[in-house]
Amino acid sequence: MRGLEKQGPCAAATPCGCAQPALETGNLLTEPIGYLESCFPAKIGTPRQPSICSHSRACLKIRKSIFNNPEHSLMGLEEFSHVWILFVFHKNGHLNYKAKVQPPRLNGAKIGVFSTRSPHRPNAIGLTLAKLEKVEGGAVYLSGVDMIDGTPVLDIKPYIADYDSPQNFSVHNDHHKLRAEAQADGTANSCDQLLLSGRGKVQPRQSTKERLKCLEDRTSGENSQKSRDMSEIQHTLPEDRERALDLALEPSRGESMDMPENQLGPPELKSFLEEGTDRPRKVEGALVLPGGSAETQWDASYRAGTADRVPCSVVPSWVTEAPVAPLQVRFTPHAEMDLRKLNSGDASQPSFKYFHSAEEARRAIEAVLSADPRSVYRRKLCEDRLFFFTVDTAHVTCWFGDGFAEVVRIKLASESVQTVLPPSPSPSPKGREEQSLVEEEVQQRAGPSRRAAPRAASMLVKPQSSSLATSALTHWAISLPPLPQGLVFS
Ligand SMILES: C[S@@+](CC[C@H](N)C(=O)[O-])C[C@H]1O[C@@H](n2cnc3c(N)ncnc32)[C@H](O)[C@@H]1O
Repeated sequence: MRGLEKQGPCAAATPCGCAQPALETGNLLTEPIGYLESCFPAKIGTPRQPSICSHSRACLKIRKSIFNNPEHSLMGLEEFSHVWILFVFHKNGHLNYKAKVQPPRLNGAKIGVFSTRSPHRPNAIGLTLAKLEKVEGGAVYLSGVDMIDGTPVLDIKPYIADYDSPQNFSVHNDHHKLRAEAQADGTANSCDQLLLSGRGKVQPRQSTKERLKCLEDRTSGENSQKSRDMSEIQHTLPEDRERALDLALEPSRGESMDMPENQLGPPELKSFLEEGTDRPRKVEGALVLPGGSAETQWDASYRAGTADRVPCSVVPSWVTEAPVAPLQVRFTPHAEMDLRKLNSGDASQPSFKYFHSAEEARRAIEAVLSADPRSVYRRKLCEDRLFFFTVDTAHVTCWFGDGFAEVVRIKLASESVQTVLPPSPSPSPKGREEQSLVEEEVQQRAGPSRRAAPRAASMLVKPQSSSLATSALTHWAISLPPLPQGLVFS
């Protein structure tokens, strides 16, 4: 990691003159969660990417200085088949880095460092996707690693193909949308599980019901049985896998497992690093065989050519079948008008900074709201509150009902800062006016029961800085009287 003395202009200094690590400036002082015990004692011979040698093994014990009960921090991880490991290239030897590097695969030609997986980079952080063999107490056992023994590990995150693999994005989003539609038109049933499992293909230009039926037909039998499994298997096309391998840096063919005896830990670890797990492990269809084979039944069918799509990774069902359903998103006519105005092209009305069109902005707002951005707290205890967030230059006001989110206002972020900032000592006339307009509209749409005196409508939880307004998504809520549940608006 870069020396702290090289921090950016915002870094504060302690009285002793040292730069003070500050999260907000990105000067993170890291503390390894553990030090990897790996079958590779040195850099030489260590594969350049984890995919190169599936039998390379390692073990990471979470340090007690990080968590008193390390096993608690690993709870649930065993349900994933793969994990991302973030680590420090601690044996780089120097902290120098260059803008252009020569990856072995280019055989001497130079290319920008950020186009490569070179260990020599401004922050010497590595990222490896490893197979999770088992979790035992406060330790994780991995295979398919490209890290050397003693590597300081900064973090572990589960690999979720739906989030981490672009070829899954559109399928995931289509499923998400279909599920919201099905929820709305009451057709959500067991097919839903299949949709969520990522196994079906979305049929374009069909009604929701037809698509769901089609998926159900196509994935009946064996797959329906599998959908009841605890976890979901995520697929990758063989050619994608090939391409992924091809894009990696030059593979090291010297996958020597030789290492001095003293480099190894206790006998159990030694046998794991040398041979693999000593008992069968079933991770939702990925069977790790005893006696050293890290091969899964899916790997076997892939190699035997019996699978047209290769199931590569496994996640627990709560990831794909989350109890929180996607929401239907709608815009009031007023919000539609706001959106059009925002991108009117009128010189006095600045349009978007990041979005290319009002349609893109609309889709982004829909996507954000469909995934229900509220915290659990807000979802459970502040159902009756207006919800605000800012994306690009659009400051969005909405409310949530049973299975839907409705956008009631979209304002220019800079304007909305004015209109919704905490009224201290008193709101600007414009702010007051805007606030009561929104309340009024929501009240009208929610019906007479809501017309009782608005509750603390001006209580804002969080103000917003103008810089955040244009670069990040921010949200907060104001109190309003409870909204009737299950309302359907035209
Ligand atoms: C090309 S890097 C890729 C690492 C990771 N998959 C990534 O993309 O960030 C892999 C190489 O880094 C080297 N390496 C592994 N662990 C290291 C460590 N702790 N310090 C320095 N170099 C290391 C090994 O030579 C290995 O072949």
